[in-house]
Amino acid sequence: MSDLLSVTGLSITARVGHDDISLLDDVDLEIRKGRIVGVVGESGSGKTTLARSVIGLLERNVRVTAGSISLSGEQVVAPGVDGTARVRGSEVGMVFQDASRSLNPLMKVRHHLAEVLRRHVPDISRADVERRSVEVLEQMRISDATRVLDSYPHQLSGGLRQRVAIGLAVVTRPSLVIADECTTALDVTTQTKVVGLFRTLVDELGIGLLFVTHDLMLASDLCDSIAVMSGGRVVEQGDALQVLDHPEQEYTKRLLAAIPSWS
Ligand SMILES: Nc1ncnc2c1ncn2[C@@H]1O[C@H](COP(=O)(O)OP(=O)(O)OP(=O)(O)O)[C@@H](O)[C@H]1O
Repeated sequence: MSDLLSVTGLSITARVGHDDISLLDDVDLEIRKGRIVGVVGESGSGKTTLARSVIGLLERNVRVTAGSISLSGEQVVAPGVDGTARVRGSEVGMVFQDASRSLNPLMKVRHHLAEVLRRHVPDISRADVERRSVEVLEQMRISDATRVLDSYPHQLSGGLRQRVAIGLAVVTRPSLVIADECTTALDVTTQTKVVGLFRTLVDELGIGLLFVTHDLMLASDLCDSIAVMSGGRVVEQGDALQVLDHPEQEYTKRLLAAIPSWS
């Protein structure tokens, strides 16, 4: 099976004053359909830079200096090449850390979904917007879809808001979803439910999921494989159980040793 996402030798720098500082250095990563890849590492290790590079949401002082990113075999990112606008929101969905911030407080859920669908599905009918909106909320295991469609974000619980945000990321039926610390703001019970939902979605829809987290426990529950990042490099990667149960790198061992309940 060919890779859905293929990151090869990716190096990224940021211009700060007169200097170029390295954010990512020779990063390789692959995701196949139906698989969840966790990107873990301490704060500042480069996880968000990697996630954002796939959808072209890097800041203006940041540029790709080497390597490439391909989606389903087609190159979208390379030095001087940025084809991410073509795939962002359609081929690749994104779920951010704080659902409240990715939802407009003045817009009902119905309008959020309609806006995304109209942007990415040309000529979609009103009836289809309604049908797909209800369908995606049901996929998010939201039982009272009509009430939620007619709600403003602040009328929903944090967990429900995050499920709506995930719904917005998948309503266009992307092949890849990127979730960046998207459970960090949730309490542990809600986190567990969202993680369970991701697993079901990946299995049901056959999408690939890039799951960025600093939480190794969470990654071990959810991910099929794991890439451990430190200082802008992937220092270790492979099957999740293998990496977490038999880490080869000192850095991974230290990360694991920092978790009190890890044994
Ligand atoms: N536009 C930028 N200009 C300068 N430095 C940047 C820029 N973006 C990121 N960095 C730096 O690059 C490093 C990696 O940042 P990044 O946000 O990718 O890490 P992270 O692993 O996602 O961290 P966190 O878990 O805290 O979000 C950090 O040291 C950060 O300060």
